[in-house]
Amino acid sequence: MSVLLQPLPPNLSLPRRKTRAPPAHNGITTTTPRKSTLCVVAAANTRAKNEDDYHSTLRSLNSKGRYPRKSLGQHYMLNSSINEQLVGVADVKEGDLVLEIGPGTGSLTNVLVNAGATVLAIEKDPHMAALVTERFESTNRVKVLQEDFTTCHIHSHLISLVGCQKSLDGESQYAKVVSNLPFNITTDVVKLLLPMGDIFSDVVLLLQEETASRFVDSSLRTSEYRPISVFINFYSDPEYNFKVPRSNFFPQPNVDAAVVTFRLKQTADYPPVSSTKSFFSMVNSAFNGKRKMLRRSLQHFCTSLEIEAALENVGLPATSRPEELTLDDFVKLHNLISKT
Ligand SMILES: C[S@@+](CC[C@H](N)C(=O)[O-])C[C@H]1O[C@@H](n2cnc3c(N)ncnc32)[C@H](O)[C@@H]1O
Repeated sequence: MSVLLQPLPPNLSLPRRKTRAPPAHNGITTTTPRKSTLCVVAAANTRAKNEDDYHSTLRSLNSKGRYPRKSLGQHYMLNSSINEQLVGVADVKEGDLVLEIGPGTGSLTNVLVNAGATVLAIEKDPHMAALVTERFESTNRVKVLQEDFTTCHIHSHLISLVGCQKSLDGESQYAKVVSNLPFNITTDVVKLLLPMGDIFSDVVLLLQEETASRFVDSSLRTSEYRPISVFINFYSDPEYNFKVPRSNFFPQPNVDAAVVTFRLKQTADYPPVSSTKSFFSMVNSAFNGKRKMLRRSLQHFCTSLEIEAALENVGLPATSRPEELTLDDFVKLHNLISKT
């Protein structure tokens, strides 16, 4: 599927005060009247590790007259070896069904298809959805949906994908998620996907590095320990895989990225709570006043005396604060409090 391109001219620069796009250089137009053109020119000066991908990305965008949109977190991967590592971490094999959120130009999609996967790609930007549909129109292994992942009906989409029903009904075959995410929807995506352990076995995401470290590090008594840390460990076993320097993206973001794998637990393996809804409601309330003691922040669940007694039962001091409780402590505390 890769396109062979002419080398990019070394002397690319943005003419000042241009109001119209100048003629294309080797098929790659490098300026437009719009502000976002600056990103394209900046990228032209970036030394990408893999020049073929770099040219291919520029040409794909250029062919549709499209330039990266910040509001959609459009930072495209230039380095195919990173895509290959991402697919390697997810252990994608022939016959796997993979959900990709935000395929963009389809560079990661291509590596997934080459690994033998059938890909359901959900892309919000209609222009990029059209581009990636066109790129893979000769294969029936890629289905592209132009939708916002955070509001779409992912389960019914998976079921309707040809061959997917068989996989989902199978004894041991689960789908996987492999995606270079737009950073601005990371938390929404994690909250939607992690409780889907009966559909997905692994969720492998390229995230902002700082977020990746926070998601994986659940050390107690740190400012990084939050309700999302409890949520992630409730539904999955997270693992930090590798860091991806910002220079690998076009346009270059202000931060580095990293790959994280969430191995999803199945429902039967969730910590034993009577109701996940009331459990997370308690965890959120506990962190609402982070410096507050639990005997105060959980007062609308029961009296402070009952909370102190429950904490003692769990083996914790009456003065405990939320950042001092492990997932297991929260589960025990919830089960005691919900009985009072
Ligand atoms: C970081 S880029 C990654 C593109 C491509 N996968 C790559 O690796 O180069 C994120 C992609 O997600 C798309 N996107 C942004 N918000 C989205 C949403 N809510 N649902 C689906 N796609 C979204 C963007 O249009 C963009 O193509």
